Amino acid sequence: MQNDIGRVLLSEAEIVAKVKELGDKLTEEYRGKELLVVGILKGSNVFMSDLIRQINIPLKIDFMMVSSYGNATESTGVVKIIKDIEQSISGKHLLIVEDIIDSGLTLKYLTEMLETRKPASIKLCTLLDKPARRKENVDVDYVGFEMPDEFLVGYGIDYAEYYRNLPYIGVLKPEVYEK
Ligand SMILES: O=P(O)(O)OC[C@H]1O[C@H](OP(=O)(O)OP(=O)(O)O)[C@H](O)[C@@H]1O
Ligand code: HPA
Repeated sequence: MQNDIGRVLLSEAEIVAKVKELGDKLTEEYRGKELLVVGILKGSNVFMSDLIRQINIPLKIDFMMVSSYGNATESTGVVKIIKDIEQSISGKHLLIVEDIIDSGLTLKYLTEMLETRKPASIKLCTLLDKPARRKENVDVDYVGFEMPDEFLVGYGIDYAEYYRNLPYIGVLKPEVYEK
């Protein structure tokens, strides 16, 4: 697995420091509010579990599972909801946690859908953002790192479902896609 990585873009230490910084900001933002942190599976799983342990106030968590990439490196543009939130979000402050925002199609679709359920607020937090790839405009409130237009893997982010367990973010060697 490590041999498939062409370059490391973010080291494990850089990610740990950024997650702590984001957690500190979120602690202040949501102090005294009823916070529901919603992870978008599967990619956000690793980031979300580290992030919530850096948010030092009472909170609840839930998950949604959506898919728009399948095994491809380009979004299919069709967002499928595979698992929904299991509780009412009415009156709650929602923090949606993503591993990566690319075209913006996933979050645009999700936020519009969740707004109809009347939460008190919806904010977005992503570890990685690729603004150069945006097709839909989405307001992202908390961004860990802005990244170049390259296909990234690691720290929850996959290629064909592999590489999610790498502790850093990297790009694959070109020959991996040709396999
Ligand atoms: O901004 P977009 O172009 O919509 O891309 C972002 C989405 O793509 C990835 O999910 P994916 O559909 O690959 O599923 P996964 O989380 O299970 O890997 C990622 O976790 C985001 O949810
Ligand atoms: O760069 C990426 N890598 C993996 N999955 C993704 N989904 C959106 N962008 C990416």
